[in-house]
Amino acid sequence: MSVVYNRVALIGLGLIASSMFWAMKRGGLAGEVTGYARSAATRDTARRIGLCDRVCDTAAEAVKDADLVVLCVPVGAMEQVAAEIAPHLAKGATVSDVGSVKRAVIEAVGPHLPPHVHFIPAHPLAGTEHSGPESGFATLFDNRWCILVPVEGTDPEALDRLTRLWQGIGANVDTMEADHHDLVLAVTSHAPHLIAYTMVGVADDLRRVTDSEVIKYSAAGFRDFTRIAASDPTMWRDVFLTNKEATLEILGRFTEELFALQRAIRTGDGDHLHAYFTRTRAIRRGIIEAGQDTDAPDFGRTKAVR
Ligand SMILES: NC(=O)c1ccc[n+]([C@@H]2O[C@H](COP(=O)([O-])OP(=O)(O)OC[C@H]3O[C@@H](n4cnc5c(N)ncnc54)[C@H](O)[C@@H]3O)[C@@H](O)[C@H]2O)c1
Ligand SMILES: O=C(O)C(=O)C[C@]1(C(=O)O)C=C[C@@H](O)C=C1
Repeated sequence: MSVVYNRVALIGLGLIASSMFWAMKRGGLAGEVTGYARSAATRDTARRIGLCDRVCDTAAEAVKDADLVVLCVPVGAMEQVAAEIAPHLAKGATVSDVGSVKRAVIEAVGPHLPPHVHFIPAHPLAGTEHSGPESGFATLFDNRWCILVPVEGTDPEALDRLTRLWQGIGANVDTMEADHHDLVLAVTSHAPHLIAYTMVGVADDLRRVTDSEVIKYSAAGFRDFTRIAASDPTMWRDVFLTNKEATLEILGRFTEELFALQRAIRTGDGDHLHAYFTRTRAIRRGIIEAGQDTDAPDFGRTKAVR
């Protein structure tokens, strides 16, 4: 593979930035990669493990002369970072991000950017419950989707270049409109995370009653919930606060269905339960047939492979 960008700057050096770095190195996709994180401890760790060719002490220094800048911070920190880097961006540079919510990022970042840069928001649909600079690995994005969310007037050449980068990183690339992205992700990612957080919280509340047996005998279903519920609290706080409407809409529908299932259990309506579970089983089979079951059962994602 050949170099797609001569200079890439990664702002925020956690799971996603470090995985991008290792994947870009694996594919020879970037000349030099600079990195910046807010905390000195994270920058020290990055230097120690060779994460980035050059770790900078300021965001301004990291983005200087970069032809691609990727914001890899929690959604709630995007605006502050955009304001910090804006005066230092090179002419013709592309600014992108990896935030899990898109409309809020567009509104937070867009107004700060000068007209001489291309802004192309993005969201790789891959992650783990781990965070921080040491949690990344090169194969995280292999055969996963990366959604690009071009804003009005996006330069096709800049879009094509960013597409080539993500393809080189291993992802399948698609484009989507921001609000649509946020609704789809509320169904496939955001609401499921909230449900997992709640289920694990309920189990914890019952700990005394069950004498810690929920932990000791935790079956596969509950274990999956605990993995998801171990995800980074800052990242997920920001996701729910910034994708409020879509998440509330999906949770409203979820609650209605839950009440219907609750009623079926109470009234002994086995036909309702059976029909419901038959429908949902078909969805799972559809995902597997489409070749998208890259998660089953773990695929070594919890093991760092550099
Ligand atoms: N973890 C996932 O599963 C996943 C998947 C896809 C997208 N995302 C998105 O990617 C982004 C990063 O997530 P992550 O999992 O890599 O998080 P992370 O917690 O592993 O890393 C975030 C990094 O940003 C730094 N940071 C925080 N605030 C900052 C600031 N104001 N200035 C500079 N640095 C700052 C932190 O110190 C940390 O190094 C988030 O927006 C998240 O929504 C996460
Ligand atoms: O597998 C996981 O740990 C994830 O939660 C990854 C996951 C997801 O919901 O699929 C989480 C948030 C993202 O924005 C993208 C991917």
